[in-house]
Amino acid sequence: MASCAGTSSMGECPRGLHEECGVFGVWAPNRDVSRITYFALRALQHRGQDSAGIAVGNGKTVLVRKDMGLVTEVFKDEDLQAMQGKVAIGHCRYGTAGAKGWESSQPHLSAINDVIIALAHNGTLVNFDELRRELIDAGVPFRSSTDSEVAARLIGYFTHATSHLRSGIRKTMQMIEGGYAMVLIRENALYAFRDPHGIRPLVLGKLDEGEWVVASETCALDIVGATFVREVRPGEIIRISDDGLISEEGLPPRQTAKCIFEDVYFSRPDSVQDGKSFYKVRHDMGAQLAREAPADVDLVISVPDSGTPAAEGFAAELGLPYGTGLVKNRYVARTFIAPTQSLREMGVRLKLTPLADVVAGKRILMVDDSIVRGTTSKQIVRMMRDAGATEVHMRSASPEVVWPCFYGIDTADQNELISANKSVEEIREYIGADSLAFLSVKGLMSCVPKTGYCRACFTGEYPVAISEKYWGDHFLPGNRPRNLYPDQVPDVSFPPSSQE
Ligand SMILES: O=P(O)(O)OC[C@H]1O[C@H](OP(=O)(O)OP(=O)(O)O)[C@H](O)[C@@H]1O
Ligand SMILES: NC(=O)CC[C@H](N)C(=O)O
Ligand code: SF4
Ligand SMILES: [Mg+2]
Repeated sequence: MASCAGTSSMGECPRGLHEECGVFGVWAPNRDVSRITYFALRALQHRGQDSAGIAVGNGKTVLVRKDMGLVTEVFKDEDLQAMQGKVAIGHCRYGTAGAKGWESSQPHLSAINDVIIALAHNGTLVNFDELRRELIDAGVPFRSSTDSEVAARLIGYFTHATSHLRSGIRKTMQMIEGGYAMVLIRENALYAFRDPHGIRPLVLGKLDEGEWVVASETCALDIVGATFVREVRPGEIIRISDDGLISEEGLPPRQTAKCIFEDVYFSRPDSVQDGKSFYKVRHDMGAQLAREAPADVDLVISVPDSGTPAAEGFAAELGLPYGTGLVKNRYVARTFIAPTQSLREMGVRLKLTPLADVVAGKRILMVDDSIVRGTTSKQIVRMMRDAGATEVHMRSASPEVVWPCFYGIDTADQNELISANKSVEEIREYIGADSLAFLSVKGLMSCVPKTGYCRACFTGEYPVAISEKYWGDHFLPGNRPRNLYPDQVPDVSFPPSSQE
């Protein structure tokens, strides 16, 4: 479940919040769909670095290539050359459910008689264990232990039963719960669908000759020369084929609950949601934080790169000098994985180095996007002091992360979240800062576009109910999640009532 799948072989999580996955799909019969997908995946690479994969539909069948590693490591020119077709999907993974290996990489294939489908998923399904067991009892084989393969197999199972792929998708949506943005192809058509709360992002775009693309973020549209059309709506199923684009309701939309951590950290700053770039959102968060927790310092610096827009906003709001005080080694992966605390600390030092020329003799204030375990903050505060800073103040441009995520983000369990275990003053002492402050939830909400959000990691209010059996594993004793809509738990008894 929300345990740290990315480190399963090593036993411990690295720093706090980690990426999700990136998904992309294209329907463009007269273009090089595999190369378009390749470029889009490179734009989405920040969302997952465990594995990458592309599936292409060539009118007759579906071909897939996937492997562990970055997009550039998995695909050589000749691989793309060999994958010609009219429709394609791609995926880059940071695992949240199931093991880390090749079998878990996406897209996942599923055969329905002689029709092959390939599915790519961003998100986590909270009830996949039960569904997987039911499918296994029904004789359905599995290659991996991931939630995403359960969705692929369910769609195969129900499509077989109903003879219609869209009915198969709809039936599957009725059974799965959690966060999902999914793209799927068969040999001649592209499908895209999204969970009814819209927890995970998915946007629709158009190429200049009217062909269609879908992607996790608008930065992938920009890179392939597509223009943004609209979001895939919560609960919607889109089908794109020679017959054009067909939209239908897979499930009635529920209360919109977009992941607010896309705004805080996950999405690229140049991506846009609800008309506002994530750069601007983060800049505003920094300015709001400056109003809530100002400080008298000589220099504001960011914890690069994800803290940069907020640090700029913080400095601008108070009219303080802003500079580069930490240099980031860009060849250290975003998700540094290490088995012990001392190796994690070494990982931070490998990634971030202080600029003594800039910070020595100054009162420094550092802005990061978030503090999760506190590993990064503790290290960089010490680095600043060693580099000669006379005062070191720390600010988090997001509220305190107190609750684990179950919908597609790889958070630590609650006992590993520093804010679940210590007061702000205790954290300040632990990281060794002269002052520490977090943006308030209210302040955060004033910076993001006006829509519905999931913000469970800050508030413990979960839009998709978390069943009781997970509590013991993931919450501190005495803590329980507040399920916002407890009546929305689906019946996963299997097979479902109708076989229409
Ligand atoms: O309190 P912690 O547990 O250290 O977690 C918080 C840090 O984790 C993330 O950075 P990360 O180094 O993962 O990636 P980034 O380089 O993209 O910021 C985030 O931007 C914070 O810097
Ligand atoms: N980060 C994600 O969105 C992961 C997708 C899926 N749960 C997997 O582990 O493969
Ligand atoms: S719990 Fe936090 S990280 Fe998870 S979906 Fe909700 S807002 Fe996003
Ligand atoms: Mg960081």
